[in-house]
Amino acid sequence: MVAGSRIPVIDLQDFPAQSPELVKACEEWGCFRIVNHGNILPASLMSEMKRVVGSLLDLPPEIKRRNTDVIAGSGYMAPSQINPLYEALGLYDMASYQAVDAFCTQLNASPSQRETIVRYAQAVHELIMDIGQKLAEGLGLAGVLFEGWPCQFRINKYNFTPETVGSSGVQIHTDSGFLTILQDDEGVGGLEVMGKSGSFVAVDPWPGTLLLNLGDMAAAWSNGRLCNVKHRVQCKEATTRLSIASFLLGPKEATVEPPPELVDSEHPQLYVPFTYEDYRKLRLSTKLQAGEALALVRTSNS
Ligand SMILES: O=C(O)CCC(=O)C(=O)O
Ligand SMILES: [Fe+2]
Repeated sequence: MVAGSRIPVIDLQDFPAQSPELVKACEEWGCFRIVNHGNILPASLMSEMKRVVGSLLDLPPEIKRRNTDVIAGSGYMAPSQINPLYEALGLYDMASYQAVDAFCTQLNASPSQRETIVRYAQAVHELIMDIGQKLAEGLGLAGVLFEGWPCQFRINKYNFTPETVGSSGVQIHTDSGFLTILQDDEGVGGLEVMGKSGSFVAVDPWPGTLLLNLGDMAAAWSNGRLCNVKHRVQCKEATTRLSIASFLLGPKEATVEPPPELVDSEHPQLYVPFTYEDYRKLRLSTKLQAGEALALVRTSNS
């Protein structure tokens, strides 16, 4: 199946039949849409969450600033010189009830907002684990591989106006983690992903579906087999744009290493073992945001 743009579309209710398509999408694009995920994350919860996210990001700056970092870059990000139209709130470890609860308290969430956030965090976490598992199975790997990997959660707002049409919303980057579930704005476009040819492809809004991105950890963990997709957000319309991103990062303390099945004499190990935390620090200190930092952790035989 192919969407309006050329992003692959994966039907979650059609497994294992869709397994080869899933692997192909991850190898060729590092990006795909999923449909039919309603048994885990229904469209009604997605729209409820979208409303909550809108009100949280409308809070006064002094309240948003209470959403402090747990790991570098996990809390409130105010508009900056690099991304002046963009701001975000976030939390580290969305599988932890305490972390979700602390986030809600920082932002004075009402009981009903809190209930929505808790339900959304649980559902999206279950979904990201399910998709990770399906991908591992598609690659012929057995066993639970992503259990206990922390997830980061971020809600994004783009303050687009008539004057900003044509300018950048978020600079080109890859996600640093393994797998991202993005609930992109259901009406306002602007997200673009880089295809294999190196040109950007617009990701058109498609309400009720989700976009999946693979990040730098997926490229390293798969020994270079899976693609860490470069993407950016451009201002196309003079309207506020909201999106909700959930990132499955990497192993908590262990180093990232490819499963033995993905390494052989034809595919020598490309990256030295490193922890997600060290890699995140490397990206921040070098300001290499679009996957280039992977070149700094390559083995000498690659
Ligand atoms: O807002 C979007 O559509 C993309 C956001 C994104 O790329 C991110 O949060 O890493
Ligand atoms: Fe991203």
